[in-house]
Amino acid sequence: MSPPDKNLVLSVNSGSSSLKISLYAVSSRQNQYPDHSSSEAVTLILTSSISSISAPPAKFSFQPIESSDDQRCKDEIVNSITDHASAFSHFLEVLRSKASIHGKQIMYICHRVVHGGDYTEPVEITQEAYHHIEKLSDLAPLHNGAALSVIKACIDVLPDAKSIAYFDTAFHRSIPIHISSYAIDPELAKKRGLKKYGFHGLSYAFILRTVSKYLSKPTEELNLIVLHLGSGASACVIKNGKSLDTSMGLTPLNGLPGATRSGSIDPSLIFHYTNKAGRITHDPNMAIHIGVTKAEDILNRKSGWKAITGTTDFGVITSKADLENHDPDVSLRNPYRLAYDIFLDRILHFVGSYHLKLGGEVDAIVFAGGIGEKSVQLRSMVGERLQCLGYPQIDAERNESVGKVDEVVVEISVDKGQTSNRQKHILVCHTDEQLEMARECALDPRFWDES
Ligand SMILES: Nc1ncnc2c1ncn2[C@@H]1O[C@H](COP(=O)(O)OP(=O)(O)O)[C@@H](O)[C@H]1O
Ligand SMILES: CC(=O)OP(=O)(O)O
Ligand SMILES: [Mg+2]
Repeated sequence: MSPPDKNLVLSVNSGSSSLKISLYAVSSRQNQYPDHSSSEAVTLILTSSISSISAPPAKFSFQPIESSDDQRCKDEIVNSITDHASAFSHFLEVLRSKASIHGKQIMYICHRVVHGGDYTEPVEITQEAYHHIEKLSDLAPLHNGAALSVIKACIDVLPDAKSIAYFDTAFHRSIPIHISSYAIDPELAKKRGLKKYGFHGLSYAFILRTVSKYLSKPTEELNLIVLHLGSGASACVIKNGKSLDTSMGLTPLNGLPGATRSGSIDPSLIFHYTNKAGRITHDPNMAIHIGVTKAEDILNRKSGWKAITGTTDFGVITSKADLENHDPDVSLRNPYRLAYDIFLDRILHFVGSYHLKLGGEVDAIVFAGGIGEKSVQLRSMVGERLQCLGYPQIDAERNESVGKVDEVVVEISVDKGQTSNRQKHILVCHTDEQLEMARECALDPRFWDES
């Protein structure tokens, strides 16, 4: 039997609560499309996701594009999944047994690595790159370690495939120094790399490219305010196709609150919360050694929606928030409503500020991420508040239709009729970090030397 064609790219996205995996066949390479314009560089073969990793039981889904029903599964509870490494190993087992994909067919494995520090280009995993990512784990305690545990598994179990790291931070390298700098001793900041890095960059890159196509406007002319609202949530303002500012900072803790994260707080708060704030704690469940302080552990893992309501699921929070009740004291009695109102308030904080940073010259506000793509109510309530800034109303029917139609971008605002070059739109974009990485990989000349 002749060896199978080696033209597959596996994309792995280690999020804080989930592992999302897609497998692609490379259909065109950089040397065939040197202008990077090909949108069909890869063809999707299957997707898989494991959600609720941080709030067990984890749920496993597996969806080959061309398959019979007995190969697919959706939200199957798998008790043996307790972290990203066991989630990936479960995926590989199912890949072998149900999709008859041979490991030797996989050429590259693209890994989403949240913190890249001063690495601004994708890198093939070598010992040096691995240690660079490992050293940054303390600055992304819910992410880098999880991604490394999957990278380790790939090196052990899929030795014929090369692993490449794609960094969330890379998209934000354009943020001007006065925005990325904190008002602290500049020498010390430089020496220790203490600055705003920003995250969710692969998602923002995908959204920028996709919205540019949707609005038929070149990326270099696009001004967007993007809300990536998932277990980790951030906002980003994109000016002329480049990140100008974003709400996360040195670590993914800053800015909007999330499933288990506090978001921005007064930095002094933690010393009033506990007198053990500076003590180092070790997470025995992590595959690699990560030492974070008690303060970071509390603010990253024991805060956010989980601390206020007991659940990390914003869908549950929304359904129990009693949103029809307009009594101003309702959040005093209902923790779900308190969580919901905190989120709405912090989102408005960033949208207002970013609108001003763009001088009102905004092409679109874009909702994305698990919450942004699924919460009809949150989009509608943010939309109502946007009207005072000249944004069009949200069309209730369009807003409801998101997720029911098979579109990557859905316009949820009412048509105003084109009156200027910069017509404001309100959009929902089904973001896809896995596709962003696979496409970049297929179009990268460094990885496809034909000689
Ligand atoms: N119907 C829903 N309404 C609002 N939020 C939802 C709904 N379903 C899921 N979510 C939220 O989406 C989150 C997952 O977002 P996602 O972006 O996929 O996660 P991650 O940050 O791990 O990549 C869940 O934690 C949950 O809070
Ligand atoms: C950066 C970050 O918080 O990512 P995620 O939302 O995927 O956990
Ligand atoms: Mg995510």
